[in-house]
Amino acid sequence: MQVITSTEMAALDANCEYYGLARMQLMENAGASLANIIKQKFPQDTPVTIFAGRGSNGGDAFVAARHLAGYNVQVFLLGRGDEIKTAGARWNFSILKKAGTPIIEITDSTQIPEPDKDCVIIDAIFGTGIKGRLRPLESTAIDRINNCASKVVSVDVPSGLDPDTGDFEKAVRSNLTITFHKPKPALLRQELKTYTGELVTAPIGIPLFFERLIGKGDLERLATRKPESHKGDAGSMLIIGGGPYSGAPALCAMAALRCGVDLVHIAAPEAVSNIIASFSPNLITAALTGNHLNESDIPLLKKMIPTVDVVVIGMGLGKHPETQSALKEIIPLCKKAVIDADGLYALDFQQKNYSDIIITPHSYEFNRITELKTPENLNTRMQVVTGFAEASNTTILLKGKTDVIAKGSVAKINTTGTSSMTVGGTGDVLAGITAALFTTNDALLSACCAAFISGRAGEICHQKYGSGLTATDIIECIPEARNP
Ligand SMILES: NC(=O)C1=CN([C@@H]2O[C@H](COP(=O)(O)OP(=O)(O)OC[C@H]3O[C@@H](n4cnc5c(N)ncnc54)[C@H](O)[C@@H]3O)[C@@H](O)[C@H]2O)[C@@H](O)CC1
Ligand SMILES: [K+]
Repeated sequence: MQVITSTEMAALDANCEYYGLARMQLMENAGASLANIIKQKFPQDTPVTIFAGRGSNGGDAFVAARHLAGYNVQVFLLGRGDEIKTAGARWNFSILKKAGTPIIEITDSTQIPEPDKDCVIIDAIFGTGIKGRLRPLESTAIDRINNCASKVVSVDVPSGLDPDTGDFEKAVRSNLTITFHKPKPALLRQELKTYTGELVTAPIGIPLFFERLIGKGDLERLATRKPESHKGDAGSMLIIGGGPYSGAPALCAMAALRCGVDLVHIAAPEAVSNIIASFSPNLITAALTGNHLNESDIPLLKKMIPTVDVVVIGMGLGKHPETQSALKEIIPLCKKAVIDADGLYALDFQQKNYSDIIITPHSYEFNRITELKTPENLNTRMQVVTGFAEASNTTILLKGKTDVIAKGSVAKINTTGTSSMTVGGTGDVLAGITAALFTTNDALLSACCAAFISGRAGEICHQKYGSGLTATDIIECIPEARNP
């Protein structure tokens, strides 16, 4: 059975909102499911006592109270109504008040009642939003629930239990836990069965496709810059590129800087390094030898690679045999790398000593390096890409009208972007964004968010420039695209 962590659930929730499925709709579905299951299990003459916290877990129970028409429902809110934290819970609480549902707001542990032993208790104190040590009010409420003989139904998670790790200081012992969308990891732990009781998973109307679709919720998971940061804390990277082409590494570097990375070095053949430096004073270049990367550059690169978080390899390097053979030695030296364009042909997928690599091919490159064929059909394409990601132990960002991103058995898709982005240089921009994010985030999240940001920046530019947009315009729109 698949599980979903609280972080993944929070991201999915934000993505649902971004794609138009409002939190309020999800809460309504959660509360209605809860009420329906209670109706199936308990006759109408069973009194229902709700212990609600001030988050959305409580909000689910307020909705359920409304759907339990005909039942005698009593609500105990731990705290005051004006302290309710989330808009959905506040909204549904105010409806209950107007509907005349008996509600008692509890501000002191001594006011927590002894529940009637014949009632069913709905435990909605907290779900996935639990943090830190229990406060006295909530702690006493958990004791009170555990010390009475009533049947207990927990909303989403038995209150007190960390939904991911299963750790707890004190938790509600439930007869039935109704969890939403998918079970949270701790709920499947056999040793916690005395807390979860019977487990029912209730769908709340989230399309499974939304689990694959990258959105605002993924961006919210990205590491953020701390106020006390020092130079380099927000990431440093090295681009090994240029040779036949000089613009490509510069675009990659400028995109990374606009994405918030602290330091970008470019190691480029001597013939083009000055040209690259002349594009912007923000670029730090190191001159390699000759016209194209070759084996005599390896000693310098061996010194530079360990000093950065991520190395980007490929853009503008060309396919000279000397370059390709130098790359075969350089790539395994990188602890984290983004490989694009000409760098892709130096990869040996039989070799397992690459540590953390994101590759960013388009379908032609993917077909050539994998000797597979990229299927037209999205589902089959996802299967092919995940199959290869698993076998090669790499993270793949397959560029296209719909991007497919895969690591291990997980496949995600990105639908941002416009047809005007077929203009030259957009791939270099995407590689720069990917590397910048990868300096402080894991490979899958970086690749997913980079695809989203790059496509969204393209959409913003398209509104301004139509089909005349350029790769440099996209770079300028990165900050706006990062905050959809
Ligand atoms: N994420 C989603 O997509 C959905 C979530 N829903 C519900 O929303 C819940 C999550 O809601 P929230 O994020 O608002 O969080 P919760 O309602 O789980 O808990 C947050 C509340 O508990 C308090 N709290 C946290 N730790 C505490 C501690 N140690 N001692 C005392 N009080 C503490 C907080 O101050 C806050 O008032 C889920 O478990 C689920 O029941 C549903 O409405 C359906 C959709
Ligand atoms: K709960």
